Amino acid sequence: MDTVSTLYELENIEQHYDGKKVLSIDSLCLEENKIIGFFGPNGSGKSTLFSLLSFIDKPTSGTLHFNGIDNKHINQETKQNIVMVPQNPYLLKRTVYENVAFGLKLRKDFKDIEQRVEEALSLVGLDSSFINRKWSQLSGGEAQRVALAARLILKPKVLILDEPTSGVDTNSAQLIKEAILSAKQKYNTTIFISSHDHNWLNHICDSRVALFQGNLVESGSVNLLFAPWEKSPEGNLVKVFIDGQRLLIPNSYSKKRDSVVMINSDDIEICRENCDDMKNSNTLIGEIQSIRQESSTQNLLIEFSIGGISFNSKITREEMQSQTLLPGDKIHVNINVDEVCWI
Ligand SMILES: Nc1ncnc2c1ncn2[C@@H]1O[C@H](COP(=O)(O)OP(=O)(O)OP(=O)(O)O)[C@@H](O)[C@H]1O
Repeated sequence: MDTVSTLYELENIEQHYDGKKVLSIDSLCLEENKIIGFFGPNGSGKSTLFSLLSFIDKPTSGTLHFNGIDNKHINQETKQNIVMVPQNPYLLKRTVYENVAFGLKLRKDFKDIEQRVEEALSLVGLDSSFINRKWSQLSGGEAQRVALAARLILKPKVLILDEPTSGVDTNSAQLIKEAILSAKQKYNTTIFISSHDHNWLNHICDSRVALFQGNLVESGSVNLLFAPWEKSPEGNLVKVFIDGQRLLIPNSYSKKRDSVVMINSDDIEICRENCDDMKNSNTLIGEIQSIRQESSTQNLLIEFSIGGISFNSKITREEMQSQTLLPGDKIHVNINVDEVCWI
């Protein structure tokens, strides 16, 4: 059985710019050897959080532990294990070889350097014919992959990718995905990724963190509803599940069809029997998959599926006893559609 250990622990973290609070996280744990997707609309604080996780910036207040070490005591050697590819990565105005080898040379690690450059390039789907290409002779997708190869060659413990698919073609997005999966498997790298390509991100990540206006919406158990959406006759978005059930989101006529909806698990009500009082035209039928205890509270986290999509809802122990819920039970589900966040 896999053992899971916490790599980062954040407590009461705040980040302020020019006196304005842009990030506020009470508590967040990020596990080792996972691909974690960071979802959130523009300006929700993803890049700000990445700059703290990569130790490029220090938080205005709060504590951040990495491998149990307080951020104030992290040494340079430890920081070198954490590498980031920023949005719009910068390439040196030199050859691909010099870009990919740069980090190794900086670390005075010259052993088998040519072979390692070739290996790193092959991880991102670039063959050795690229080695002598100049930075200016690369497409956007190739440049993004060279930037990624320049980090992968360092076999980092943590790799942070801020919008790695922005402006890249579908083929490059697929090759970037394969390189990320290889890094996790070959080097046990923990990978944090943000992307506005929600479907791409959702497929690659093991767990999810969602931010909205600098606050954590929820981590791990966040409920995300992805495209495709249909339109109701009034123009609102409707999620049509594969079993034919429909969930209409009111006042969503101005939202794009590739939008993602975040639903807090507190905004989902479930009921197994005597549910007439809670039923309405948007009530759905789901099936319980698992029940587990939330570590921070005594609440129970109920995982259930609707038409193959998994959701989480929280209930207290008392509610659980009054309803005797078990995996496999069919339940009625009300999602508070007035409280959803759009990303
Ligand atoms: N260096 C800075 N100085 C001042 N304000 C900043 C700075 N960096 C970020 N901000 C502000 O902090 C907020 C969060 O920005 P951030 O870039 O972290 O969001 P994001 O979720 O990564 O957005 P996007 O998806 O557009 O990249 C925004 O309001 C932004 O304007």
